[in-house]
Amino acid sequence: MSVATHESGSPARTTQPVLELTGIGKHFGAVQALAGVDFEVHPGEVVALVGDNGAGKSTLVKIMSGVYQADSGSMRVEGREVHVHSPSAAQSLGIATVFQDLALCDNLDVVANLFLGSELGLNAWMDEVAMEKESWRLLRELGAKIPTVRIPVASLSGGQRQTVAIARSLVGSPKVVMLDEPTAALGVAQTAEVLNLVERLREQHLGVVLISHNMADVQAVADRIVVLRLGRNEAEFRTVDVTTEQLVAAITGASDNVVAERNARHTQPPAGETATREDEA
Ligand SMILES: Nc1ncnc2c1ncn2[C@@H]1O[C@H](COP(=O)(O)OP(=O)(O)OP(=O)(O)O)[C@@H](O)[C@H]1O
Repeated sequence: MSVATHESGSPARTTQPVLELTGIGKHFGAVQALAGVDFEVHPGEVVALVGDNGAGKSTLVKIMSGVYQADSGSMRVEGREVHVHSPSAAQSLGIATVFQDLALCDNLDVVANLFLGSELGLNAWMDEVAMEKESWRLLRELGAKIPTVRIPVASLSGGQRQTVAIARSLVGSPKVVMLDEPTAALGVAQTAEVLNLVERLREQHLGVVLISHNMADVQAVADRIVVLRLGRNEAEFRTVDVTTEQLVAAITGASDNVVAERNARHTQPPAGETATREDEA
């Protein structure tokens, strides 16, 4: 299946990708989940990864985050080839992931959740103070609306919980943050808050990968949209260039593909000048 790149192409780039995957393949038994997939994200860029159920989005994200290893292909971080054997290897390379389940500990407060498994320093008293200060710094950077960092996360709203999970992903100062369906369970106002957070991440010059089924969210916040279908690159668009209809067509394979549709439109003769068999003869 060909890649239907919109005629405007990708935006002019002066940076090298912070994360780049080339020719990624992955199978589970007889199922070819990914075949020859290319993907890249640049610093200060939000790339949406979209596709129908089973398109391969989660598998690709899990490869980038070290949960799965690819069968083929290569991965580069800031131009250097890397092998990501585990989630902790991904983290130490600066690749952070916020999975859909958020993996928060409901009974612990915001500070404890932010630093779970990565407690600062050795002195216990200093640790608490330093961690609380760092918590506020991280939340402030995100423009987050959390009233106090000393309440159990169970008492926070869905949007605030997402905020805590995103703030936690920033603890190791990553270069790339991947967000798996961050607005899936949220209402309108909370979705808007989370989209604001995504913009904050871009302002901080991070590469952001956003997995979403929600085209409105994707079109509101992404710079570029990569469409996977049946485990392959189906299309890629600059968000400013694409309509919702074109996106949906690429996701479902309905247009097979947008470039073909466009070419057909452009090669059609003007109305009233329809070619006949006689004309052609
Ligand atoms: N652990 C696994 N074992 C076997 N097959 C798998 C596994 N994970 C994914 N697959 C298969 O790989 C293909 C891609 O699945 P994947 O979950 O990556 O798609 P997705 O785009 O994330 O879909 P969704 O939007 O439904 O989450 C599917 O055919 C799926 O059934």
